[in-house]
Amino acid sequence: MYANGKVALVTGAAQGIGRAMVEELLNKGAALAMVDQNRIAGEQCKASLDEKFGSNRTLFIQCDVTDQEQLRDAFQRTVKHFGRLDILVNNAGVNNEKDWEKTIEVNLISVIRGTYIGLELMNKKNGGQGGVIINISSLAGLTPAAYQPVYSASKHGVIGFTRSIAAMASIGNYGVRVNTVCPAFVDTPLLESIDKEENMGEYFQYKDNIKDMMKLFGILDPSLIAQGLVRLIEDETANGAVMKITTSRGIHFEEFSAQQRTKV
Ligand SMILES: NC(=O)C1=CN([C@@H]2O[C@H](COP(=O)(O)OP(=O)(O)OC[C@H]3O[C@@H](n4cnc5c(N)ncnc54)[C@H](O)[C@@H]3O)[C@@H](O)[C@H]2O)C=CC1
Ligand SMILES: CC/C=C\C[C@H](O)/C=C/C=C\C=C\C=C\C(=O)[C@@H](O)C/C=C\CCC(=O)O
Repeated sequence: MYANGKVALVTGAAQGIGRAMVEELLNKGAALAMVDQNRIAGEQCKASLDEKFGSNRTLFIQCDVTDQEQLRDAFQRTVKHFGRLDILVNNAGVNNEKDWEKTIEVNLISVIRGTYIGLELMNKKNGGQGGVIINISSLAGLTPAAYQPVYSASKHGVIGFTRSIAAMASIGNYGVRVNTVCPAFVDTPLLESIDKEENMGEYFQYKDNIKDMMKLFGILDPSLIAQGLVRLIEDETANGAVMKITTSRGIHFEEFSAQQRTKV
């Protein structure tokens, strides 16, 4: 699928990786619903993008993705405004080991719910036109993260769910591909949470250990994650793919043995 002329919905679009994805998709000719709980940042982001791309290419929708009604309403407003939905990026995420239930709600439950709503709209078996869904995980979804155990659990869950629903989409001929992206550390405001006890809780004492990891592994530019997103959108063979993005190896993929691949 080429993004040109298509309609995308991106959650967590007001800043960071989500904003980079929005800009890349606009560059590729898509129209987008920018979904975020932060109204001020969202409206500032839209105003800035309107100057470059025009005001009719984006729609900002304030929405807390953990609120089922708000999330469903965001999808419905998107289809009402643009007439269709082709690309969904479940990107919104938080790092909070103190309110760890919130981390599970935002990073995993809302990704699952968003995927299911997206499938309701895009699944060819439901009269949809097909499409592609990308769920944002993390390298912490593939490796243990001693200082972020619940964040890591949420991101492991995103990978397991995404690979599983991708297999179902293939078996069921949904016409929808579902993939996940696992970046290492990326230069966004999320990194500021490392320095906050209200985010790190009992792991706050290890904040310098995480910073040492960042020095060792480097920090990625959000634009590279956006490039990985477009690659998954355009590669019609990509379904159930686990894309990894690191400073050492750039964009590459997790390899799974035959036993680890779903037999469909
Ligand atoms: N920054 C990093 O090092 C990495 C980030 N990621 C993942 O990438 C995704 C984006 O993260 P960043 O751009 O770095 O974070 P960020 O904090 O810069 O941006 C996240 C955006 O999501 C929004 N958001 C948070 N909770 C929300 C909710 N309940 N409802 C609606 N919007 C909500 C925020 O308002 C914000 O605009 C997250 O899923 C994160 O876990 C993955 C690997 C590395
Ligand atoms: C506040 C920051 C919160 C989350 C940021 C992010 O989601 C968490 C990342 C956690 C761990 C990152 C580890 C990064 C490791 C590396 O980049 C390299 O050691 C590569 C390691 C494994 C990749 C193997 C491969 O490239 O196939």
